[in-house]
Amino acid sequence: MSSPVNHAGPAPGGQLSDDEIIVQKMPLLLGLLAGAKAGNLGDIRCGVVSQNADRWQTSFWTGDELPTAHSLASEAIDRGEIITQDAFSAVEVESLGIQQSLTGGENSRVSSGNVTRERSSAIDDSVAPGTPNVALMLSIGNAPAPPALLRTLAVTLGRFLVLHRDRQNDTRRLWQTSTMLQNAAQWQQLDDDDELLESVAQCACEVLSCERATIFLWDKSRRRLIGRPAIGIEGGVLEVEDDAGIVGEVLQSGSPRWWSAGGNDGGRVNRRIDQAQNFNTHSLLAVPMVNSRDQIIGVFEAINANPDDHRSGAFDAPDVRTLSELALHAVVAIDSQRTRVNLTRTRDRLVSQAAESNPLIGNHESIRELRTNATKVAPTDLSVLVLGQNGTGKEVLAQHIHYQSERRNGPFVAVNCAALVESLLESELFGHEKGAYTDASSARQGKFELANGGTLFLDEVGDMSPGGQAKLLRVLEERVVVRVGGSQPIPVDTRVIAATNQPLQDLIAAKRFREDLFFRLNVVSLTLPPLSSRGSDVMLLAEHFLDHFCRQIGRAVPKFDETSRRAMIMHPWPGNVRELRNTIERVCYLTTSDIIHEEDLMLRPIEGGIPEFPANAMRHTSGGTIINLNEATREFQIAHIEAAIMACGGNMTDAASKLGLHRSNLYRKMRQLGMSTSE
Ligand SMILES: Nc1ncnc2c1ncn2[C@@H]1O[C@H](COP(=O)(O)OP(=O)(O)OP(=O)(O)O)[C@@H](O)[C@H]1O
Repeated sequence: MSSPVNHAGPAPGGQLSDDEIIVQKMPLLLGLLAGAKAGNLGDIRCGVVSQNADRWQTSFWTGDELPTAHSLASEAIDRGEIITQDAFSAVEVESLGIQQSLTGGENSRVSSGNVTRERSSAIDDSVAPGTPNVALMLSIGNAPAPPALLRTLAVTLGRFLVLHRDRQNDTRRLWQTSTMLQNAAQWQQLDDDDELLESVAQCACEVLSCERATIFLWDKSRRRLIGRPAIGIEGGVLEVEDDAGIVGEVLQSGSPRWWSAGGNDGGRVNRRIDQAQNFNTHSLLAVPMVNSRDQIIGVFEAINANPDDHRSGAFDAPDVRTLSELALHAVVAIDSQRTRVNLTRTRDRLVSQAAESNPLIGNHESIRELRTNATKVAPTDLSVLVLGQNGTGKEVLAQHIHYQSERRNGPFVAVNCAALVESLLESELFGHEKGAYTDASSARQGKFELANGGTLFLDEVGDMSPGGQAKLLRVLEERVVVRVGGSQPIPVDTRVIAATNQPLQDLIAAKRFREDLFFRLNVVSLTLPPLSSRGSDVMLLAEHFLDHFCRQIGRAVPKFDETSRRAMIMHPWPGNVRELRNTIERVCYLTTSDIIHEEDLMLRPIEGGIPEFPANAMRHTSGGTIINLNEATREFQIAHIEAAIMACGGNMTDAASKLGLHRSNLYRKMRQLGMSTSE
């Protein structure tokens, strides 16, 4: 019959060993015995011997030690009865209390949860490694002690040991559980596979006090188990067949298995792995890893129980319970890490798609400069004011900034301030509480809250009411919103990019726009030039929209002929890029030919005929400030040459002749102006 399971482990708070308990309690018991006999200890000879990992040792002795004590103890334990020899009677130290502790206590507590509770029956003592055997021998007055007295003493000592071991187990269990929980909380933060599995394995080594631990995840289709961390394995991948060795047994049976050296079942251990790792496995414990759908996803293996912390020098039943619990935590961490990684990938894909779906197209110097400035301003949280006529792409630029910033994974929310009356605008931006209005039947978040962690694009900010302006200023300064009808400040982390096509300075002078709000919004200002001043960008955008709409409706992409190119280059585009987009959309739907002619564009006639040079070129300014005459002349020349080249369908000889230049002089002029001549 086996002795109680004892699990010392790296004792949290320094605990006594069984031997120390025996040495502490035996004099007390013998004193009581001597008192009961009204005699002295002189005629009492008593000893306690124990067997640990096949070695017998004397734990306690009083009087002359019996030379055959170890063999007597061995016989008493093997036969499970009192043995008498050379004036001594000997019995195994085990009691009803000890047995209850072993079966009722340990096995039923081996694991928790539906899956493993059912499997705990698989932990049978025949497989369990040996636990220390303890025997008591007693001689009184040079004669074997009476059986009843011997038994009483053995049971009492047994109870002391059980109490001590239970307390020790409880303390250790508490420490193990809190260590596992602390680790499991950190696993939720880890996104790297290897880092997670390494941390889980390290935790197993810590709570079980063993040398190594490996998580074998099951590649069902290839019928392989992939072990990680693969310490010492060349190439860093440890792969075994899914039915090989003890790990394979666990996978196939769905039950824990343990093993220690010394038996005749050494073949169960895969020595090839030991050889590859230059390692020697002397004890091993493996438990199944079962997910919430009751599917086995792998095997968790712990190797080489630390003999200083494991009384038997091998893993025991509480270790099975501990590793099974750790396996549950590990499965949850692995599952949630996989879900997180998948979600992150999906989110990144969607964000990239969103960023690519509305690109800021343009090669004109002004657009390139805007792109550079947007890249500089994107990583900061500075407020940006985007200026430009209607349809020039202010929202596109705001999105471009958002998708280049750290907030790219957060929302981009756009509000057109001109489209809403004052009362609605406030509710739209800041939200409202239930009952704030007659028809406010429930509370509602405003755009500031919805854009939390992202960017709020306030279009037509110049049209905001004075009340709205005051509230907006407060939110920008205090970073909290108060819903209409509410009093609770709600913190928001929202970047604001505002836009307007109105001259805000004039509105300030007319007291229609708050100056303090202007300064708050205008930390950085970016100006989009009218489309008519962007030279060949007109065609770049036209080709982009043509391609886009043709794809959308599934028709072959037609080509612009020279007349349509010229018309588009010369058109003043008062509605800017939006007008161009609408024009091309209409062409895609209404024409069927492979070639698009000028009349297909159905452009509105330009008052006063086709201008000699792009409209608004003289107004083209950098960042809203008037540039000097030389620079303005240079910009005009560039735009004019680009327009001529585009109008001639790229034919440089024609363009030069239209411009009154020789072809080679045109090239020279372009180089002087810093224009590309490569095409
Ligand atoms: N540089 C660009 N590249 C690609 N598309 C653009 C560009 N600029 C504008 N667009 C397109 O033109 C249309 C109008 O752009 P957007 O709404 O950004 O202009 P806006 O200046 O904000 O207009 P409004 O002042 O009227 O609100 C949109 O369909 C947008 O996709």
